[in-house]
Amino acid sequence: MISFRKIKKNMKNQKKFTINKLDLKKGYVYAILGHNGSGKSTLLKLLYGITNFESGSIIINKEGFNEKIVHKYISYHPQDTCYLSGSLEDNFDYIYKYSNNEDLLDRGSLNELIKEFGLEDMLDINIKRLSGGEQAKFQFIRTLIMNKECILLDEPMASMDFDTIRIVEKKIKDLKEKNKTILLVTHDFLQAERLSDEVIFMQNLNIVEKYKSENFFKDFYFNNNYFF
Ligand SMILES: Nc1ncnc2c1ncn2[C@@H]1O[C@H](COP(=O)(O)OP(=O)(O)OP(=O)(O)O)[C@@H](O)[C@H]1O
Repeated sequence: MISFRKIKKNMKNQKKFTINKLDLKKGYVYAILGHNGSGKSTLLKLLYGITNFESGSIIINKEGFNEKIVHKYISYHPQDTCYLSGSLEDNFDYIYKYSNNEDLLDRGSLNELIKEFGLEDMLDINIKRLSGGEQAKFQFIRTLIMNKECILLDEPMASMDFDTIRIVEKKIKDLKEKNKTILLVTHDFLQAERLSDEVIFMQNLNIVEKYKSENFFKDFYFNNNYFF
C-alpha cells in the first residue's frame, strides 16, 4: 500500500500541485487521466523521488519514503526514452553489470522479452539510431526486468504500433495477476477502460477524484460536460 497525505508542491507561476489523500493498493491497475499539463507525470515523479515537494508525506508499505525504499519497491518508465551511449545490447549489459537490484530478472527472461518485442536483430545497432517505437520497446523491457512491486508507466505506448500495444497491454494484465501495482499515464481512454481497476482523474495540478473504472466510464466520462 502506498499513501500520499497532504502533499503540496510549488510549481511555476505560483501554482501548487496538491494531493490531499491518495491510497494505492497492491494488485491494482490505476489509469491516470487528464489534460496536458494537469500533473500526471508530476505525480509519478513525486512517487519515484525525482521531484521534491514542500510539505506532506508519502509512505510506501509502512516503511517511510527515501531513495532506498523507493528503489526497493518501484520501477519507473519516464515519458521520454532514456539510454546511455552504445548499442542496444550495451544498454542491456550496463544494467546487469552495474545494477545492484536483487529482484532483476535473469538474462534468460531478458532474451525472451527481446524476442517477444522483435528486437533480437537490432542488438548491435547504436541505440540512438533506433526508431522512436523501437526505443520505447527497449525502455518498456528495461522497466519489466527491474521486476518491482510497483511500476510507474508514463505513456509507454505513445509511439508503439498496434501489435506492440497488444503485447504491452497483455504484459500489464500479467503484472496485475502477479499482484503488482501499476500506475499508467495514458491519453487513450479506451485503453484505460480495458486495463484499469480505478481511474485517477487529474485537473489543474490536483486529483479531481479517484473512481472505480466502471463508474468513471459509465457515469463521469459520458455525463460530465467538462469533456465536450
Ligand atoms: N519541476 C517543475 N517545476 C515547475 N513546474 C513544473 C515542473 N514540472 C512540471 N511543471 C509544470 O507543471 C505542469 C504539469 O506537468 P506534468 O508534466 O505533470 O503534466 P502532464 O499531465 O503529465 O502533461 P502531458 O499530458 O502533457 O504529459 C505543466 O504545466 C509543467 O510545465
